[in-house]
Amino acid sequence: MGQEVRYRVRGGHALNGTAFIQGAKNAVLPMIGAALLASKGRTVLRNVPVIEDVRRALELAEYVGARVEFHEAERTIVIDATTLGDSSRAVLPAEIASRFRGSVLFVPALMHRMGRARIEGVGGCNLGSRNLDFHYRGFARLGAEVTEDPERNHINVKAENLRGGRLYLDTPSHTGTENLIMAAVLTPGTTVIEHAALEPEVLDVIEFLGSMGAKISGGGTGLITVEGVEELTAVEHTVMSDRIDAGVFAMMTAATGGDVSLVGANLDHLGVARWKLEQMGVQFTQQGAVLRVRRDPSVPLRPINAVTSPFPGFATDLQSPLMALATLAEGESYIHEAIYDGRFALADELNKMGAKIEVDGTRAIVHGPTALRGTEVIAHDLRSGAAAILAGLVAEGETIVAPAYPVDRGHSQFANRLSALGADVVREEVN
Ligand SMILES: CC(=O)N[C@H]1[C@@H](OP(=O)(O)OP(=O)(O)OC[C@H]2O[C@@H](n3ccc(=O)[nH]c3=O)[C@H](O)[C@@H]2O)O[C@H](CO)[C@@H](O)[C@@H]1O
Ligand SMILES: C=C(OP(=O)(O)O)C(=O)O
Repeated sequence: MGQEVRYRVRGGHALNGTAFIQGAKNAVLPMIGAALLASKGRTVLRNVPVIEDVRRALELAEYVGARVEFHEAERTIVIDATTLGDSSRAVLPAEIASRFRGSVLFVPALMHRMGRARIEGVGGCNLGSRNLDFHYRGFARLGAEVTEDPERNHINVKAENLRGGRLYLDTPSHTGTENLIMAAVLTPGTTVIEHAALEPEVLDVIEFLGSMGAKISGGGTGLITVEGVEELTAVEHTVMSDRIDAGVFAMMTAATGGDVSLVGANLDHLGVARWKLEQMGVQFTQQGAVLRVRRDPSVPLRPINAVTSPFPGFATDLQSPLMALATLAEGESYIHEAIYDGRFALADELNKMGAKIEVDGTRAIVHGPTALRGTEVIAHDLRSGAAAILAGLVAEGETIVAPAYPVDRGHSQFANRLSALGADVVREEVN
């Protein structure tokens, strides 16, 4: 038997104090991919979250030929991509790439710097079907030859004679938008992307690419225009703060009836989640770069209806913690997961803790309030793991959330940051 790493939570402590919100996972991953486009200089990324997905991304960057340093204490990455070019290394190997979703964001750099890319696997949370057809179709419309090797389950992209084109997305895919922008920045001519994603991370990536020398306009409008340039130069950039990490800490504060200042959090980035949480009884006050979150423990949480949708809609990545929070609300909450067809694995775990959640396809009804009881629960994916920890913070007794890896993929120093707020959470190895 190998070692298992897990979170152990003892409930009953209100969160109070100051929490430091990490840099955004979903911004830094495309930026690591984008840094590989630079044929000159060394990229410096600051405010990098110390999470497993970043470690995997850096392993992948090294695998394809970049020199990387992760100064974890300084939360800073230095990437030298001047060494890229050996086309025999233009591979995203399954053993690294299938461990995180962001691996797909390396394809444009491989296309431009090595002329080809072989994708042996793309990972990420298991949330039902997660297609990549918009990415591959877009690369093909820019002139790449995209072929499938069905026996091995590989995708091969050959990128000769690329030229700008008109692209559209059936739905505003987050990484799809980033990937097509990155494919277009070094492609001769003009590329237009219709129905592009509006997520704040996409805008941060556009800002980063712009400072590298890319010509991109229309970020945040849904219609993005890219004028291809000949080369990009490495720059220094500070990664925006992680709105999902902020949302999770806000909901944990609400669940425990606490009062926490979230350093670096931006209320505007919560989109509709802000209004839903306010309707439930959560109070927010933005004080410059600090977001204060409070919930009066003497007033019961109110139930809520929420439908997940692209930004500024209710973020699907906050749906699991919302479900956990809704178990505490007085009455029936309704949640429709409209982005993914398999993102309700948490419901069974919460039901093991005494919750009453009925799931019908992509719709769930949460019958609250529940006095949750601690038990052993499975972290099926990153946010359901975080949500199970949230439930553990208010449950009677001890909650074990395992495995820890899905949570560690996306939340930095989770146990330490929660303990600093008064929670009893440890990340431990057991045989
Ligand atoms: C690394 C990263 O940034 N991950 C985020 C990103 O994932 P990701 O970029 O993978 O999510 P998308 O926005 O692409 O996916 C949304 C939906 O569109 C579908 N789709 C997407 C692309 C495609 O080519 N074809 C297709 O059908 C997917 O199956 C899914 O149902 O946005 C999601 C939605 O906000 C978040 O949950 C993830 O945290
Ligand atoms: C779904 C998520 O991530 P990924 O796309 O990296 O799997 C997430 O961050 O909740």
